[in-house]
Amino acid sequence: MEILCVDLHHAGYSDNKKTIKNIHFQLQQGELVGLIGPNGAGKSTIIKTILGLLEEVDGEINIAGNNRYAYIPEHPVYYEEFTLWEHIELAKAVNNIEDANFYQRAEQLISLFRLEHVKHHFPGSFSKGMQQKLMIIVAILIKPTLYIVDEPFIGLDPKAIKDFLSIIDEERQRGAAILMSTHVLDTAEKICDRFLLVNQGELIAAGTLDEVRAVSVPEASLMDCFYYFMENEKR
Ligand SMILES: Nc1ncnc2c1ncn2[C@@H]1O[C@H](COP(=O)(O)OP(=O)(O)OP(=O)(O)O)[C@@H](O)[C@H]1O
Repeated sequence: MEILCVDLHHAGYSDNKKTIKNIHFQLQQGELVGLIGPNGAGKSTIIKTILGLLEEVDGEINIAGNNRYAYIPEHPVYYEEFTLWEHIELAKAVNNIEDANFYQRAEQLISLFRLEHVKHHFPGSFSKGMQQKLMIIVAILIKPTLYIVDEPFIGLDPKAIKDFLSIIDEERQRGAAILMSTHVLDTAEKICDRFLLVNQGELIAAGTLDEVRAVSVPEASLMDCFYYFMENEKR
């Protein structure tokens, strides 16, 4: 089943500039797709467009099911005046979650990510990694159909990355689709089903690693395919 359909002719930050162009892709249930590209390529702009944050959009975005998606941003966003636990209560209220196990699941995730000691503290006093963990916990708790994850591998400690990846695996089995933007290509190569390579606002390649290799460097790593595209980019 298709979870996300992106059909964009163009989108941008002002009406005279098309920051991203001809972006067309779909995500199926259970798929993990890596959004890859150099700095300034347009990855965050694609994500912002999916999230409905850009005003200048020519095209359509469709999210299937109950339209419940979770965004895990690269730079944590939280309410200064709410504690970690209050963020969890807020997520439950805002998303009308009736699940009787909600708070039990919340406690388990807090314990998994080793945040018990700051459960009633304000996130402003957390490290960046701890704030990222809060974003992840809140996202997982709402059981979204679609995850949009912006650079999860910078800032989290190795155990948190491992735990995050195993939760992502469980979520895929539940049927969630995941779009993940990252520069950590060796990890992306291991975990993603498919890749979307963006450069200068356009999709320059899309598909499985083998499909990306077929239009770049046979048998190469994702990193080497990436270098190939950068060296052969339009100037
Ligand atoms: N708020 C903004 N207003 C105007 N232009 C912007 C804004 N944010 C980004 N841009 C421009 O849009 C283009 C794409 O940027 P974007 O942030 O999507 O890149 P990215 O692929 O996410 O890069 P990075 O890997 O560095 O995070 C860049 O040329 C950037 O200067």
